[in-house]
Amino acid sequence: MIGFHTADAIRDAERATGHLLTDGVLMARAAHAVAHVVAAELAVRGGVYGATVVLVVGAGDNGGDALYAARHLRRRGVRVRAVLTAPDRVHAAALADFRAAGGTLVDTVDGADLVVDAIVGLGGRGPLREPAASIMAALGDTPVVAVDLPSGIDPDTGIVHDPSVHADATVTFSLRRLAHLLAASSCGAITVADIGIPVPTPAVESPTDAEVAARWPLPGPRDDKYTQGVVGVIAGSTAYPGAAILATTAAIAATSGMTRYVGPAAPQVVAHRPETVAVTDLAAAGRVQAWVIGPGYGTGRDSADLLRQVLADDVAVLIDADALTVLAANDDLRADLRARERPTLLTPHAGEFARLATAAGSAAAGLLETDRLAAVRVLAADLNATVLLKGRTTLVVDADGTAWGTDAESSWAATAGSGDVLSGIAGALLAADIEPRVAGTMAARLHARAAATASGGAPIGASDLAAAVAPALRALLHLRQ
Ligand SMILES: NC(=O)C1=CN([C@@H]2O[C@H](COP(=O)(O)OP(=O)(O)OC[C@H]3O[C@@H](n4cnc5c(N)ncnc54)[C@H](OP(=O)(O)O)[C@@H]3O)[C@@H](O)[C@H]2O)[C@@H](O)CC1
Ligand SMILES: [K+]
Repeated sequence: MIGFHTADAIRDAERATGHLLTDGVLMARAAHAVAHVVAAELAVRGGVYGATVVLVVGAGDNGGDALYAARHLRRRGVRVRAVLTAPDRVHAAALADFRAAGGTLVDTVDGADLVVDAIVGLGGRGPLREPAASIMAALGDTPVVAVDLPSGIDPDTGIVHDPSVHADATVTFSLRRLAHLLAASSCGAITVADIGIPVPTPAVESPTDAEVAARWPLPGPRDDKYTQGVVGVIAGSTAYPGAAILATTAAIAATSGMTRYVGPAAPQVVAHRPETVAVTDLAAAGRVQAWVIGPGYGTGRDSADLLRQVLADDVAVLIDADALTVLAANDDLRADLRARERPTLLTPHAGEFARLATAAGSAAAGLLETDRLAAVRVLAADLNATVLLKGRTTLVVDADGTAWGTDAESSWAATAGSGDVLSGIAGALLAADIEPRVAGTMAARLHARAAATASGGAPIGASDLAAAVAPALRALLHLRQ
């Protein structure tokens, strides 16, 4: 698992190293890592020797890391210059070392082959201030290596303030910061350099692709269509059968168990996927181990009745799309949800999340813009369910606050119907008896890989995404040992 940590936990862990921190050993190691990553970036962008690097240096130790890195870079034939954004508060010993190593002070980033953002790191708050903001605005398309974090991004919430730095690469030290997950798209390629800080309990964890592959449920020698878990999809309408087709197609591709469908789009679903056991009435559906309810199924009274029956069933339930709207509109259904003892996974996008949180009178509504992770924690606790908040970074949090997340690494999945595919995959995993936080994160991971597989660099629709679930899973399973 990849762990992501709060700034406070990182500071505590740094303090626990004792003299390594106070004697500057950690900073010396950090500086070495900065030089290494800068040289690697230069190497792939035209060469190290003779290149010009400009360090943009702030008031704290983040600037110190970069100034000490100058000595290593000079040794490799790099011209190193620095712009000081807070000259009266700069790390004095690091500046003296920079000068002694032959670094020169300048006023702008003009002429740089690469810029090092060492304005702020863990101590950063709010957007870039002047003069750092104007200095960085003049960058053009010069590549940027961020020390620790791109400046202007909040270390704990990942809020990308305006203005802030967008990095091509980020080098951090021993422990990943929460912002590296929550604002992954601003960080570029992240290098974690081990500088000898002990690892505390992370705030959020992210499974690697190999770990997702290792957990993926595959049929064993004694399995049949029932033993692997049957998922039931309640989705779509006669007018809008698309959501039903997308969710069932994805569920069928995700695991080998049986997929049932309940709803008015039964004929269309069977026409697309003949292996679906499709009926129009819930009473005729037969047993399932997990329900997926909501994509495109409408928000009328029938929808509320269906959700009530499903919540009363003694199996795992995934609530998505229209069912989230219905849940927001009905206090009694939220009471049923809170009282449930079986696994329940809610999969809202930001708009559905805000509606649901507001209706539930949850403080999560006010946190969504400022602290996504805190918002999901609060709503999960308030509703006594696992909540998956969709986005470029998907967060999946249990009612007790245990949090997993995953960065999609691209935004190709931001297309209509994409959520229906996600709920089909996650529902199939729930039916295979995987707990909601794990199922939701595994599904988000496969969904992201399917989007990348389908896209190959060009826009896609949700049908392309659904069709790519099987090939993406096949490629993922190659990582299984
Ligand atoms: N501790 C360790 O073991 C190790 C630490 N290491 C390194 O130290 C870094 C943390 O250093 P740090 O604590 O000195 O804070 P840092 O991020 O440099 O910034 C604080 C200064 O920035 C200012 N400032 C704040 N927001 C701002 C903004 N938006 N725009 C402009 N300025 C802003 C703020 O000003 P103030 O708010 O106080 O007025 C304050 O003066 C860490 O990220 C890592 O790189 C490594 O060496 C490994 C070992
Ligand atoms: K920085």
